[in-house]
Amino acid sequence: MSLVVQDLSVARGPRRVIDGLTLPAFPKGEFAVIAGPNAAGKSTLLRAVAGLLPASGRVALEGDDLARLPRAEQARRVGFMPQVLESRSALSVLEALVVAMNAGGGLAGRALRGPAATRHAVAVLARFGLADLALRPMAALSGGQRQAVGLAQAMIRDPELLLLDEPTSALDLARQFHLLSEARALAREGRVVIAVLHDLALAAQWADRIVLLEGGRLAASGPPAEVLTPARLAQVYGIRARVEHCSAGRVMVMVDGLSQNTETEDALA
Ligand SMILES: Nc1ncnc2c1ncn2[C@@H]1O[C@H](COP(=O)(O)OP(=O)(O)OP(=O)(O)O)[C@@H](O)[C@H]1O
Repeated sequence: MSLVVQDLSVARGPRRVIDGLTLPAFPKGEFAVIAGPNAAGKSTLLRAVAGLLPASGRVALEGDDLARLPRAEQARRVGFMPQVLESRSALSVLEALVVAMNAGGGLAGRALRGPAATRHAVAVLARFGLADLALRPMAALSGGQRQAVGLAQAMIRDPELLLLDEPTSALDLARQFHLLSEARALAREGRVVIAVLHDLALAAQWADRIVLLEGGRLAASGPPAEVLTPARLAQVYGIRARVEHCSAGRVMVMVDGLSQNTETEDALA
């Protein structure tokens, strides 16, 4: 069983940003990355799958049409980590996690209060190596700390589907590694985990599958070594790239220049 996205169309303002998009099913256990140029529709796709934007078409999890589920069940089954995680909240990290848990219907559909709620929130923070932030006010966190806490917030209700919008953009190298290894581990535990990533090196290192979007359409979907080819990167991003094949089917992407501006670059060289 899996996540199915069929014939999805999403408008932003007057314009259809995604138009009849069908993706190969995302099986449980898989960590998928959505990549593509700026404005390709990656965040729009993720938000529509999360039920945060009106969309037509079908998004089904384990055969259940998400749009038809009661709001609380949808919130329980789908975790979403937004791209921008500003917070002026005076709540502590721990309190914010408990609020996030119960606002979405609690754990397994049951609100947790008092020590049980605290215990669960502390356990989730500890899992992500964030226990030392528990009593800090949300407003006093650094950008990277806020992003790391964002994953804990998205996971607090133990969702089956976890959607992460650029989850590593504010993280240092060690925390990028930590977050992406956690994302993959969370998938392996039996969830579908999908992250939007710009960094193709990270995508190539961590993703089981890359879904490449271009102009709201599917440009390619498959294992990194199949999707990230020099020809496709030139077509989708307009770059000249080398793709080195490493051990265990992994690839490394190195950008040498812009394929559309070759003459200018050569002149500058
Ligand atoms: N709130 C909005 N109102 C109108 N148009 C929007 C809105 N948000 C996004 N768009 C448009 O929808 C298109 C897709 O945007 P989206 O944010 O999904 O792209 P993206 O692939 O996530 O981009 P990026 O990599 O730059 O974050 C863009 O053309 C963008 O201008």
